[in-house]
Amino acid sequence: MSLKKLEKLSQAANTYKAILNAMEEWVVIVDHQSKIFFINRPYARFLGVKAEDVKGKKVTDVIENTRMHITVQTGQAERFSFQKILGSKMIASRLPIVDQGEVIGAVGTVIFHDTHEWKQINSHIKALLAEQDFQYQKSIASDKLNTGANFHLNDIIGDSQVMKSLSAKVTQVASGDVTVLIRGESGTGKELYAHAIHQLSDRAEYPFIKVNCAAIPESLLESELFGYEEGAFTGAKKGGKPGKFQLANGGTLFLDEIGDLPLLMQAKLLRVLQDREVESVGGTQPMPLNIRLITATHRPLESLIESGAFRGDLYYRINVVAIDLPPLRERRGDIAKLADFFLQKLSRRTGRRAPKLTVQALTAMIAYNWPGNIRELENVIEAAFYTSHDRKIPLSLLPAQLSQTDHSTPKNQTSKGIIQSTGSLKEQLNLAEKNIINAALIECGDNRTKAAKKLGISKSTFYEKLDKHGI
Ligand SMILES: Nc1ncnc2c1ncn2[C@@H]1O[C@H](COP(=O)(O)OP(=O)(O)OP(=O)(O)O)[C@@H](O)[C@H]1O
Repeated sequence: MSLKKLEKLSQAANTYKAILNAMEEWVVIVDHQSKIFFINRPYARFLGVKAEDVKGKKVTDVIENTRMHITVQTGQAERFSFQKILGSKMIASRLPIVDQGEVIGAVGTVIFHDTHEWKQINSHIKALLAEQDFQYQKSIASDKLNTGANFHLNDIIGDSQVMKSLSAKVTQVASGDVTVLIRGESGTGKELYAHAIHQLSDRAEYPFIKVNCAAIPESLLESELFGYEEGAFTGAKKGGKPGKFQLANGGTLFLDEIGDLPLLMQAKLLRVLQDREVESVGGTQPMPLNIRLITATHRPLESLIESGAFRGDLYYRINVVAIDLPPLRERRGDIAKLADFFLQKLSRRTGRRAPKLTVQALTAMIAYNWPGNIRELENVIEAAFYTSHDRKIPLSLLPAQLSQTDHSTPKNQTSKGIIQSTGSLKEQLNLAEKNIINAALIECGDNRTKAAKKLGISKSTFYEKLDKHGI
């Protein structure tokens, strides 16, 4: 090696040493025989030794309770473990140094020098997280006029054909005052759509009031909905209490789970809608009503009418425009995007980088039937986010029912869960293409060049397809 090159190398080595010596963390590097190759100055100072004196010595002779030699032997990293040195409990990590598949040494760092420091930093991080969460909540809140509606149409994720048509329909009906009935299985996003319709309507600056008809005991429903006057019944509050109808005046009243409304209340609701005025319990003076009504149900109202549990006349009044939300299993093409959306949301909330689903995990998710729809998907992602310690979410972190999906049933899916059997041939081929591209992207760590190569298509064709599928 020329003298010039040697000088350059030694200059570089000195720079790295200076950097390691300037670090707050204590650093030790050992070779393949577990002999100290380098120890930074702060660590040597704490041990009461000189860095030059311990170089070449067995690490076990210099550092109490060390496990560096074990890391060299096993090649296994040990992160954030306790180590007692000179009476202090430290938190240390040890990582093997691997060159061409061979362990040639290990690097150890003492991150917290005693448990007190660790606890202090822990509280500091908690405060930072709380602050960030507050800023996040504030940024959401400032976006809204605090009317009670928290979601816009662009918070609704999904670019499958059916979702695009739904967005167009919602935009079209939102501006009028037409009464809307939203139907769909539990967790399909009925409430989200109700919020979005309100936000898009002329009433957006007025209240959005939600009532879950299934959650309020029958005995309280009347006073909750219509309010009461002072002295209307024993236990009535002084000054009375406005009902949800009065609170929603000028804005939108969203009656969720309308199929669970008791018959007596159905009759009252019908009268209010017909007369467009509301009278509170114990009141004498009806109040004119100016509200838009949105209702939602996961129960088929037609069969409830047949069984006598729902009034036909009320049904026709609330079902002026119906919006039918498809279950998630009928729009599997949106699963990857929804999963990513929830991961990003959690990442923003916790400040942790969002891990990615492995191809196997995503494939299982696409193949699964999602009886709980998007709410179930959100819960699955949340559980996987908090249990994953890596940058990846493997199939093993998903609930057992997802890995037990029968991938061999050719009726609905291929063995990779890529294809579904609903829709025209063109729609099915499109969806399969989209899922294959998503899977390739995940497999290639979002590297588009690699993904294009893996699929055997040119980069420009790949980009065209990304564009076409809105990926
Ligand atoms: N298209 C979507 N994009 C993003 N998030 C969604 C979407 N649809 C639903 N969600 C989320 O899924 C969860 C369930 O949605 P929502 O409460 O609106 O469903 P629902 O149909 O009203 O359920 P239920 O019938 O049980 O009341 C919510 O956390 C919601 O934010």
